[in-house]
Amino acid sequence: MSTHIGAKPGEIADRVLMPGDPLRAKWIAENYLEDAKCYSTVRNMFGFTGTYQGTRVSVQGSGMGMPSASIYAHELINEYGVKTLIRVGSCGALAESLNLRDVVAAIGSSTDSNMNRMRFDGLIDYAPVADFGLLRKAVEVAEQRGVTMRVGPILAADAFYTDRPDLYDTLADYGVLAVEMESAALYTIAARYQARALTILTVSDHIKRGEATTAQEREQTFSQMVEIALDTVVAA
Ligand SMILES: O=P(O)(O)O[C@H]1O[C@H](CO)[C@@H](O)[C@H]1O
Ligand SMILES: O=c1cc[nH]c(=O)[nH]1
Repeated sequence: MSTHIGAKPGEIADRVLMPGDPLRAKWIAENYLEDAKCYSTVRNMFGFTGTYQGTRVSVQGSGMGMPSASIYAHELINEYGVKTLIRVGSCGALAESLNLRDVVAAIGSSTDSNMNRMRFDGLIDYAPVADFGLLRKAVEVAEQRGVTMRVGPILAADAFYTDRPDLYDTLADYGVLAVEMESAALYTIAARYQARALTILTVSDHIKRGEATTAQEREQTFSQMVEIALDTVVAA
């Protein structure tokens, strides 16, 4: 058992899907994994291991925000030997061209978090990026499935409710597609400990248009993203 994950050694697969929402983890395990077994209920941040197309896969909730997601990514990699992590999250669209339920893969993640400034003594603006092999595979899988998946940079924000919507407009001018709250930390921790990471998102909100999906939809209906992530993680 690690501090925040109640699994015994060997109970977590070396490839993991990471939704922020622990109930999305449960939904994925119940709907996509065979012989899924819950290995952790610590803090109700559920984790499950089962098989997908014959390959062992785990699904671990990571909570909201980079401090929480960092704990799970760190423990999965360093205490359970996880090598491949694909975040499956929701996001707010910044790009006008995106619509609710569109799927986005994050090639890189800008952030307003202070975590990496602390890591690099404020001297380097580190650029957290996706693993190229995972991203390439996800693009292939999306094409095979006939899903239009936008690939581009995103923002990992500390705050869900921002006081600076003007900055979102500026980021959109620079090609940033969407905002979520974990990817920069996930990419950084994976790089630091020689693991591979990718973030795939579904647009749950459109920031400019004020459109939003429901909590139930965020938990249970983002199947295209989950299927792309599962096909990618087993091929990795
Ligand atoms: O749907 P999840 O994976 O939790 O991701 C997004 O949703 C949460 C905010 O509602 C944040 O965690 C954000 O990154
Ligand atoms: O971080 C997030 C996630 C979903 N929707 C948003 O607007 N922001």
